[in-house]
Amino acid sequence: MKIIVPATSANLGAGFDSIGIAVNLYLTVEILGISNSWYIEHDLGENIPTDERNLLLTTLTEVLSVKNVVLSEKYHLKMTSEIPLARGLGSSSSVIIAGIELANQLAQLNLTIDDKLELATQIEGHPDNVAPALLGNLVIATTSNHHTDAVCAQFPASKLLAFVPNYELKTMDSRKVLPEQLTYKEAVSASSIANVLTANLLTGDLLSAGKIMERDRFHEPYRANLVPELAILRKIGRAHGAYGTYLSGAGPTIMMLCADEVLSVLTEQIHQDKQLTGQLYSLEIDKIGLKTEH
Ligand SMILES: Nc1ncnc2c1ncn2[C@@H]1O[C@H](COP(=O)(O)OP(=O)(O)OP(=O)(O)O)[C@@H](O)[C@H]1O
Ligand SMILES: N[C@@H](CCO)C(=O)O
Repeated sequence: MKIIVPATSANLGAGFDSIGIAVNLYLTVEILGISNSWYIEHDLGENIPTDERNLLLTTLTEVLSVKNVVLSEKYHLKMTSEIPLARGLGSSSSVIIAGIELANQLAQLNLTIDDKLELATQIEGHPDNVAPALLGNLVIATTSNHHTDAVCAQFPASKLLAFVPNYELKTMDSRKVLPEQLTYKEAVSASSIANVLTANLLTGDLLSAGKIMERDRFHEPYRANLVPELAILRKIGRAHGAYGTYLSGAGPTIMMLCADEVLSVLTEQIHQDKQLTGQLYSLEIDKIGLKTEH
């Protein structure tokens, strides 16, 4: 059995902690067989555990404990991932979704999509990465009182350019620079920007969505110093016809949305800029989300 989960890009500027998209880089977890102890074969580096300490298995354990189930066997697994770690492309959420599905399959829990979403949001803390990783496409979601409401919709036709800087930024560290509070006036203004962004996305108006996503007041102004590449890429995007540019998740990846016609000029401009060191990915929206193959 194989579990396949897409990467995700959260926030889209003003949609902080509630809007995300699934993109076509994948985490794959394969069950190779029963084993004396849990073992995850992978080549993701020394910092990623191969035993029960791995996020995949801590998630599995948490789900089994919530459901009051004990597995009689342990397994040898193989994990491969195209998703850069701690870069703002939802690597941790992809593992959480895979861990929930692994528990679901191994313990035959018959979890519904809603069950998986509740569990994932409880584990991750916010729904903007886990919801699109599970459902695919564009998801707008909110969690309160242990319940998540999620709306899945078609993302407007667009090319995506993800610039992934050569350094990690842990979500935990990137959240430390955010303010404890906003004034009532600031909160109303920031949320009205997010509302218009959502309306533009749902009506397929990427030209307007791209402009307003750059006016976020919730997180990008505070994180801009951590990721100097955001200002550089936004300038390139504006000069060469991108719809909009935003900090993907907690960063440091920067996502640019653009039409097919300007993709090559934007790619060329980014490659030519000596201040930018990192990888550039040309991505598509994943429309499916979590997949399980038997
Ligand atoms: N395949 C994996 N197996 C086990 N743990 C992983 C795996 N991928 C990511 N992680 C864990 O998740 C951490 C990264 O999570 P973090 O939330 O900081 O970034 P992200 O999920 O890549 O980005 P963002 O949440 O901003 O989109 C890694 O340092 C590692 O501990
Ligand atoms: N919305 C989250 C995504 C990263 O987990 C953040 O920006 O901190």
